[in-house]
Amino acid sequence: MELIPVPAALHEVLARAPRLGTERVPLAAALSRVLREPARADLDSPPFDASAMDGYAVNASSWSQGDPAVVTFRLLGESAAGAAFTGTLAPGECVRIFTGAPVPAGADRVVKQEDTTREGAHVRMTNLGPAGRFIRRRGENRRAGDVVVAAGARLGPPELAALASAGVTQPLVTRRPRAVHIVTGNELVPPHQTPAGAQIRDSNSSLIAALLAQQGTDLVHHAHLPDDLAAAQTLLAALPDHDVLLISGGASVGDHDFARPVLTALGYALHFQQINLRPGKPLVFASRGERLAFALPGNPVSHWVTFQLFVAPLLQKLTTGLDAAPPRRMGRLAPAGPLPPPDARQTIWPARADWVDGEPVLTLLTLASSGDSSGLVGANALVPLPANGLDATRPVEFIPC
Ligand SMILES: Nc1nc2c(c(=O)[nH]1)N[C@H]1C(S)=C(S)[C@@H](COP(=O)(O)OP(=O)(O)OC[C@H]3O[C@@H](n4cnc5c(N)ncnc54)[C@H](O)[C@@H]3O)O[C@H]1N2
Ligand code: MOO
Repeated sequence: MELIPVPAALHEVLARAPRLGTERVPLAAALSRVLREPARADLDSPPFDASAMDGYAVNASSWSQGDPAVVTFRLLGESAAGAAFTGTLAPGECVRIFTGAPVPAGADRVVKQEDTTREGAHVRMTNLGPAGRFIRRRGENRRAGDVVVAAGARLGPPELAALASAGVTQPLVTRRPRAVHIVTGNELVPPHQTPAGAQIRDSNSSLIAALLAQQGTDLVHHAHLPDDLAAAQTLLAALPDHDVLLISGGASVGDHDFARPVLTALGYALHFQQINLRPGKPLVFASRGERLAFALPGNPVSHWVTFQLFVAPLLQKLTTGLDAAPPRRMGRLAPAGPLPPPDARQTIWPARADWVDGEPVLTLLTLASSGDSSGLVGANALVPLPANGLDATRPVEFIPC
């Protein structure tokens, strides 16, 4: 069977990703969601000329800058944040003002408290400064109607604060992708059970649930299927609505590997069945209309690698609409770190990236095989190995995970 190169396989996956629909959610539920319409300011920001300092708003229009050195103003009252002074200042008059409070009509600058001395109903000021000093002008941040967060932005804490300041309390965002996870294998028992005989614990279900959560995807259904085609078909035909179906294990060519037959029986078209990748060769990708399915190779390391290289970019595209291969960065190899044995397939190996002296240092994980279910501990990167081997003296490319 033809081994599809990794970039071509990823292209095939992303090309079939539909754009998910939208929903409105409260700000408190919008973290990490993708905004689907521009959010605009409904008011000027700041909405009025505001003081940038605690001090005095003054009308110093009868003096030019620096002349004279000390000036005394008549104190009329106070403007506090949330409680404006409503009168108008004539030349030689001032009001007490606090940071964020509206600058009263007639005031042409603010003099900060440190440059003033209160003398009963008057205030003596040194260092008046130029006209306009310490006044944040109405609309200087944003005008009403300006875009504060663009469509397509992923909403992090700064974006949520910007939406709040613009009064956008129910942003329109991409709905979360829905995934179903089916784990296969007669040998599997749940983690709380002690395996007997030929049994092993199911670790892939915990891995997939955590990876989906990290990707902002809802796991709407999870089931364990025995290696029995008829039973699998019955169960899969009655699944809740979903965008992505993930089948763990049974992706290879053994007599009990039924991921491909079951997908075909359910009306899925298979787009690729083996890729030029170690670990992760027997990755199956299929679609039925807008519903996409992967059968991920059962070996736990292959599981993690294929999820990072194919499922994660698909989930990103579903929410953002953007075709993005996992980003690549440069780092250096840890001195005398282990290297995997050579292989004819393109090897993309799990690694741990540590930040040392301002640059990432990569240690390739030592794995007895792709069946090592606890060998991934610490993995946060993938390192593609060049066909001619790694040169430990030169920077290497890696994919942060
Ligand atoms: N004749 C061939 N045999 C195999 C080939 C091949 O090309 N020709 N490819 C090998 C490669 S590479 C891989 S990877 C595996 C993938 O096989 P499957 O996807 O069919 O996976 P299983 O056979 O179901 O399981 C493989 C391995 O992983 C363990 N496993 C499965 N599920 C879980 C789980 N939920 N939690 C923990 N461990 C799990 C399972 O017990 C097996 O040891 O095929 C090779 N064979
Ligand atoms: O390619 Mo398999 O994924 O080596 O174990």
